[in-house]
Amino acid sequence: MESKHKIVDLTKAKLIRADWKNSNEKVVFTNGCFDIVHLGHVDYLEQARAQGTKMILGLNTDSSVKQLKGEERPINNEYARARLLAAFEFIDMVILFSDETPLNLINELIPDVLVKGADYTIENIVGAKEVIANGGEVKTITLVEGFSTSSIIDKIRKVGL
Ligand SMILES: Nc1ncnc2c1ncn2[C@@H]1O[C@H](COP(=O)(O)OP(=O)(O)OP(=O)(O)O)[C@@H](O)[C@H]1O
Ligand SMILES: O=P(O)(O)O[C@@H]1O[C@H]([C@H](O)CO)[C@@H](O)[C@H](O)[C@@H]1O
Repeated sequence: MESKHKIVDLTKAKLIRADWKNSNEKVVFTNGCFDIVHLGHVDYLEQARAQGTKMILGLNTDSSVKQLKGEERPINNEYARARLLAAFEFIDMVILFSDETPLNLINELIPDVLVKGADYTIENIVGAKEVIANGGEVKTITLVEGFSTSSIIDKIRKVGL
């Protein structure tokens, strides 16, 4: 499927989620800012997708990223970030959310598996309680050391590009 068609609004996302439920898909959900995508993101997203049969990516809007990462961010706007992530064949759906956290989105979509990188603990993953209460699982993926969007930005600043 062309990447742009994987970027959906909540109404469409709920219809697709219901369809996946009827066809017994195991739906993984993960979320993030994914401003400058790097090896750590790819490694973690591939492993997250392997926890189920479909994967939904909740992507912070530009305004949400600004709240979380500061006024200078994101470097890449939300449409560019969404298209890039949707281009990964192992991502089945991308949905933008403007809240500070994906809690409302997770409550609407109730995934079977909620995944974050191991920079989070199960206790501090937003939506963990709700997913577990609905019989789902919450997992963290080991980080690839030395990779972060912030460190990439710092490197670029250091070399003065
Ligand atoms: N090095 C890494 N290895 C594996 N997963 C990662 C790594 N860095 C971030 N992640 C995961 O990717 C998701 C998106 O994180 P995010 O977009 O904040 O990446 P980041 O590189 O940490 O960005 P920033 O430096 O701006 O905070 C999160 O679930 C996070 O756990
Ligand atoms: O890319 P990030 O900063 O890892 O993504 C954030 O993750 C937060 C996390 O899910 C909290 O448990 C989330 O609240 C925030 O909206 C970003 O997606």
